Amino acid sequence: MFPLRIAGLRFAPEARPILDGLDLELSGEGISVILGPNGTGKTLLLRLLAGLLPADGGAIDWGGAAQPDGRLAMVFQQPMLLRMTVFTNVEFALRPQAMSAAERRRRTTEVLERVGLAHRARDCARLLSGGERQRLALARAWAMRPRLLLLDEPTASLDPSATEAVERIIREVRTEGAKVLMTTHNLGQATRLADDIIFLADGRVQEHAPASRFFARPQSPAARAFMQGELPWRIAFDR
Ligand SMILES: Nc1ncnc2c1ncn2[C@@H]1O[C@H](COP(=O)(O)OP(=O)(O)OP(=O)(O)O)[C@@H](O)[C@H]1O
Repeated sequence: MFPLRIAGLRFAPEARPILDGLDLELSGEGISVILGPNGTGKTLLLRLLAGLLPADGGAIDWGGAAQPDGRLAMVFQQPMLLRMTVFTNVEFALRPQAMSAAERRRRTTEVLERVGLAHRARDCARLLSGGERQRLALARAWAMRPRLLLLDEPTASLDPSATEAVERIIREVRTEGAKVLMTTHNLGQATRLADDIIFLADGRVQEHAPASRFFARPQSPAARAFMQGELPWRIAFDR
């Protein structure tokens, strides 16, 4: 599945390119954080990798294979939960896996404990708070032992303590051997979590660098402008 090589990726609905010649290479380790202005296609990139949308051009090579080997999970900004119990939300997601019912129950109990939701296992998932819903969505993805975990703004609209809980889970997933590729608008979070930063603007990766180097001094003019709070993209939008 790794290295993941993306070459010349294009997504251009109605001939209006959003991603246009995007190149990126990712190793199978660590947490990579995608930063960039609103509407540049960060979520789109995750959805294209997850196979939820077809690209209009370019190639994605999964360590020599045309498709990921199946061990890929994605957690959305607004997690979609089943109208069932917290426990069943996780257990149900494991049904396609080659696991006995007893193993599924064991794994479900384990991940719910690890995200601090074991005491809510019998509650309906719809009764959970925003932070709890996000932790449940992460537990569901984690239970599948993904090799690649895609996270779209996993803590948008969460308070600091819920954010901290989600960040702790993300680190644990990484420690267990999953590659994490995530988007965020929270620069503090990117500083805390990222091993490397992918800066996306104008349809392409403008910069891909170790997080320490990126935050010390971004090299690309676009990333420098973004980090200094300049908004050239908005000016273009207003015209
Ligand atoms: N399936 C689709 N078909 C057509 N256009 C789409 C599709 N999905 C997203 N877009 C458009 O692509 C652009 C980029 O959207 P995307 O959600 O990826 O941006 P983003 O960088 O994640 O933004 P934000 O930071 O605001 O979340 C938007 O203009 C959006 O309307």
